[in-house]
Amino acid sequence: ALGVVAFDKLLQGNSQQTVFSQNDIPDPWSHEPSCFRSTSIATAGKQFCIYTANTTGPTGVSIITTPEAAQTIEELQFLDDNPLDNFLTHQQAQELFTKDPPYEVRKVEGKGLGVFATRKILKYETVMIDQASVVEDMEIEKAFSAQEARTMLAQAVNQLRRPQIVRAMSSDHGGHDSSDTEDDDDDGEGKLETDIMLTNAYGSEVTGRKFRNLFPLISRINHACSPNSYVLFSRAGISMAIKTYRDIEAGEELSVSYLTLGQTFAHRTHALRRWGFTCTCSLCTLPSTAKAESDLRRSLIAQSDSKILEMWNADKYSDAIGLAIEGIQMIKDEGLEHFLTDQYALLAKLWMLAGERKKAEAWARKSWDMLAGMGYLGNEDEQEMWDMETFLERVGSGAMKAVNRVPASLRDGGGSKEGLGVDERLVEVQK
Ligand SMILES: C[S@@+](CC[C@H](N)C(=O)[O-])C[C@H]1O[C@@H](n2cnc3c(N)ncnc32)[C@H](O)[C@@H]1O
Repeated sequence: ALGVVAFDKLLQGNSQQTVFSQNDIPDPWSHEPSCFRSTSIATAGKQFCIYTANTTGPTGVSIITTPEAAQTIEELQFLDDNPLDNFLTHQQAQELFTKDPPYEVRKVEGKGLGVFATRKILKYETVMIDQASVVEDMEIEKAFSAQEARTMLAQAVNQLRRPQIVRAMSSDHGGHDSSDTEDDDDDGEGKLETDIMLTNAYGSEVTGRKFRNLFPLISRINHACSPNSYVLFSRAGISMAIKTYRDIEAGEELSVSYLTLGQTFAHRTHALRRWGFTCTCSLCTLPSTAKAESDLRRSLIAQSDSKILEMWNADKYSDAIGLAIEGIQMIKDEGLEHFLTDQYALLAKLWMLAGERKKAEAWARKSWDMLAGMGYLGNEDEQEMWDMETFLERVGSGAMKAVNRVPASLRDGGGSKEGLGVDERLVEVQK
């Protein structure tokens, strides 16, 4: 049977128990960590604790995780992760905080509350920054029963400096989550907090562990499948920024995608069931032919990486590069600009392997410039020096990591373009 074991209650008098007095609660926490042992088979005996630090952000933060992960968070000083330093230069921070915020939260027909621009916002501007209220280790789901997890979550929220801000958040999820159980209708302890978590939390990965994070301010932003804004996590995932993909006019609603970008209509509809609303954004309400075209492009984009890799490994270098270039247009047609940084980097890698350093540099630079603009390379004050090799090692995934084969004609130090048979039309870097 499963059962939450309140560690500090159970182990009265046991030498393993740490007893804290109000004066020696370990820094940086503002409460004595309260610990529970998992009795589920998979994680039996594993300990999870609630760590609250009420010095950060608008509400303080409660983190539910293992003592080891909490120690890492302390050692790496993740709680000091100041969102201003992460996302803004000193000057931008002053702009954002000395003037009125460029948005307001208000009611929107059929969506509850939403966030609207109050002035024109420029492409890649940082509109909002926020700090997490609750950070919940996803392993909790396996380690404890649903009710046990709810109890822990309720305590995590109770311990916050301003729990009422969290409790006022939308709890309007559709109830189609795997952690829902038959007793979903009850309004027992932690039910509201769990619903709030399911409706609002963003996933993050910190030091190899997966977390659900609740951000009180950012959570007011509604979903669109073709959104005008995106979220950017700090290294610790404890602070987050909202930036814009494009210019936004005063009065426009800010939107982010709750789903991984690039999915087809059917996949999006299925995934959105969790939130219990029907997507009415421009992409989801396209006429059926246009929707089918969009889905086709999305499928081709999704398959493109493995096709490119296959061609490259079959010595069809020109075809591979041609397909990567075609991909750019498809990505743009689909409004998936977020994918371009990886596509440019892939082209850079292909040209580098082909021994064409200048072309490789040009594509890599496009990827770097876009990532820098989007804020992924840190704020402007702290950006690293440009170095193509280092950059290409860090960036990208999929084909970008897997493609490593140097064409046979170049392996012994050759370098003739004829040897590669690359189509001259593909040689110029696109504008
Ligand atoms: C993270 S919250 C967004 C803010 C929320 N509207 C509020 O009032 O706090 C997610 C919830 O907002 C609503 N929502 C978000 N995007 C929506 C959309 N595109 N259309 C309708 N409802 C939406 C759904 O109820 C969803 O469960």
